[in-house]
Amino acid sequence: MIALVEAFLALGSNLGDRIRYMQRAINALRQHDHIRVMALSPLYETEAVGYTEQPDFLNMVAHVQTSLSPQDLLFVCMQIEKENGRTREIKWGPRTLDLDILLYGTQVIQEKNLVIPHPRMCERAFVMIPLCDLAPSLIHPVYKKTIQELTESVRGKEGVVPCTMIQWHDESAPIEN
Ligand SMILES: Nc1ncnc2c1ncn2[C@@H]1O[C@H](COP(=O)(O)OP(=O)(O)OP(=O)(O)O)[C@@H](O)[C@H]1O
Ligand SMILES: Nc1nc2c(c(=O)[nH]1)N=C(CO)CN2
Repeated sequence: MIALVEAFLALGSNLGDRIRYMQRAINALRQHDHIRVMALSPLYETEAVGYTEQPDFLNMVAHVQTSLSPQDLLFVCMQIEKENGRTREIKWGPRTLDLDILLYGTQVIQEKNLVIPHPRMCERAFVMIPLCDLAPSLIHPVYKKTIQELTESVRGKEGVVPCTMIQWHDESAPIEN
């Protein structure tokens, strides 16, 4: 039997038809044979952090189960970005679609092209707020604190940009019986 790992992915878009890009990412994850989308956070609109001269982002977090290895999951994320016109010109610059692996079970990974937990997740309200919507009591495998505790400290920080929840309709959501 193949072991399924619980993973959390951060999705972001700030170019073009942002909702469409987010939906395309979710659809691609749902269509993958080795990924099961378990839950999606609300969708948030957030001001750009880091490189600020760019449009506002849409951000969300997806909880998935997967039988893929961390490297294979990264490959799939990068493939979905590529299929959706992602280019890399400016560090932390605008993008049609960004998919980052935040957590992969309780594993701590330090490889040249892959660091998990995502090294900047805990300083980013646009990641922690939607992650906390899905998994407040999850323990961060490095800081050994709950996502709720880590989110409260980022929320309380001065200068943290607000995350505004926005309405959308998930076109590919499975129909509940
Ligand atoms: N946990 C991770 N999830 C996704 N990519 C990662 C991760 N750890 C390392 N990387 C590497 O980061 C590289 C750069 O990714 P990308 O250009 O999307 O960064 P970014 O989203 O602009 O910045 P940030 O990593 O700060 O969110 C990728 O090529 C990938 O190999
Ligand atoms: N609000 C917001 N700001 C960002 C984002 C993002 O997804 N949302 N991603 C970045 C690079 O990963 C840099 N800055």
